[in-house]
Amino acid sequence: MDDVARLLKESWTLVEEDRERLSAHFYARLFLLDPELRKLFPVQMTGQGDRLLEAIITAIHTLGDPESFDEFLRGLGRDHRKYHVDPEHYRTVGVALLDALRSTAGDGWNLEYDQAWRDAYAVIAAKMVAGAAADDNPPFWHAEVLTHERYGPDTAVLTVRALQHPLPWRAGQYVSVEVPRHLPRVWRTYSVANAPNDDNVLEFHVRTPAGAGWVSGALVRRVRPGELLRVAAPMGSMTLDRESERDVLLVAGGVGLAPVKALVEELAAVNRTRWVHVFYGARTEADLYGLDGMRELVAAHPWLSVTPACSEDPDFDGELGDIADVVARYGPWTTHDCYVSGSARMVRATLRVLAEDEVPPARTRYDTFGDL
Ligand SMILES: NC(=O)C1=CN([C@@H]2O[C@H](COP(=O)(O)OP(=O)(O)OC[C@H]3O[C@@H](n4cnc5c(N)ncnc54)[C@H](O)[C@@H]3O)[C@@H](O)[C@H]2O)C=CC1
Repeated sequence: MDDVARLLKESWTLVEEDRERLSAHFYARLFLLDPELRKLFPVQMTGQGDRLLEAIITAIHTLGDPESFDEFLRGLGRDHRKYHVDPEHYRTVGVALLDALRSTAGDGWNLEYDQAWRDAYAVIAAKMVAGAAADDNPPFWHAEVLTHERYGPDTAVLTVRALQHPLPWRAGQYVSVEVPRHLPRVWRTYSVANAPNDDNVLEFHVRTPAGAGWVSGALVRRVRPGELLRVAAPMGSMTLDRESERDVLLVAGGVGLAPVKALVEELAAVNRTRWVHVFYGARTEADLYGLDGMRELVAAHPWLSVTPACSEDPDFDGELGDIADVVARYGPWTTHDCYVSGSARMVRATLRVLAEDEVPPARTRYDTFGDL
């Protein structure tokens, strides 16, 4: 797969500046090939192109790591059951994708690239179909909103109860969420902010400024207790290595706290011997919406510490600066299992710090949401 990976990355550079044209071409071709497919997508396609491209980029980036590549695509296949996608649709998507790549890349495209994308797409589709076929769960769960708390104008913490069946997620994973009442057929992913529990209750942390993020906007500003959401299959590999005896570093930026909190909750059930250090960054003190909750966990668990930091609040009585720099100041983290969650820039910066500390990549877990 090494050669294919090189060809994919090389050919991707021909189109990456032109993503809008690529996705416009892709969807135009897709709906021409099979007009019935249009019904599976939201009425308003704004933002939909980014979703497709993010998944492609993530797949390309994980090619060199067969285990993550496999897990990512099987998860994506399970997740796509919510769209009622069947194996035949994958063939049509492959044709539209190749066609869009060829016409967007223009003269730089060649037969080698074409073959590499065909081969890679065949593997991607086969893994997604296999992931979907192996899943006995429903394509999605209906989930009732139980609580909804606002933290300032942009942030909300909500809990929902998955109805029908148990929803089998692992701490650190994320799920797609739809708000059918306000935005039918538009799905966005959110990390689950609590560990699995017998009540089938999931917690989400959502932040979006006014006017941005449709699903997030609805989740922060419109959704009320009693409303029904839909939640699809859990995905992601930022899960706890329970076999490991190493100490743990968890780094969260903003609502990236969600999976970190879930991991701490899971550790609370099993851990006795590992020191666990949480670094939790936000722009201002007011943005540290989850700090009180984390301090409660610290009070209950002697192995846990939390270091909050603010990057744009000189008056904050604690660590100042970007969370990655704060983590660097407390290092080295060479002997730890490390988990990183936040914006792509924050994750990139933190991964650089850990690389400088020579933390082996296999001991660093994070989820690539596309643009790392
Ligand atoms: N599993 C995951 O990785 C999850 C990721 N997220 C992502 O986390 C982000 C959170 O956004 P907000 O709450 O608005 O927080 P934010 O984007 O305001 O982040 C604030 C924190 O990130 C740090 N940061 C920002 N840019 C940085 C840089 N270039 N270098 C180093 N540190 C940097 C700041 O120092 C601060 O600690 C969103 O992009 C969301 O998609 C959210 C949940 C889960």
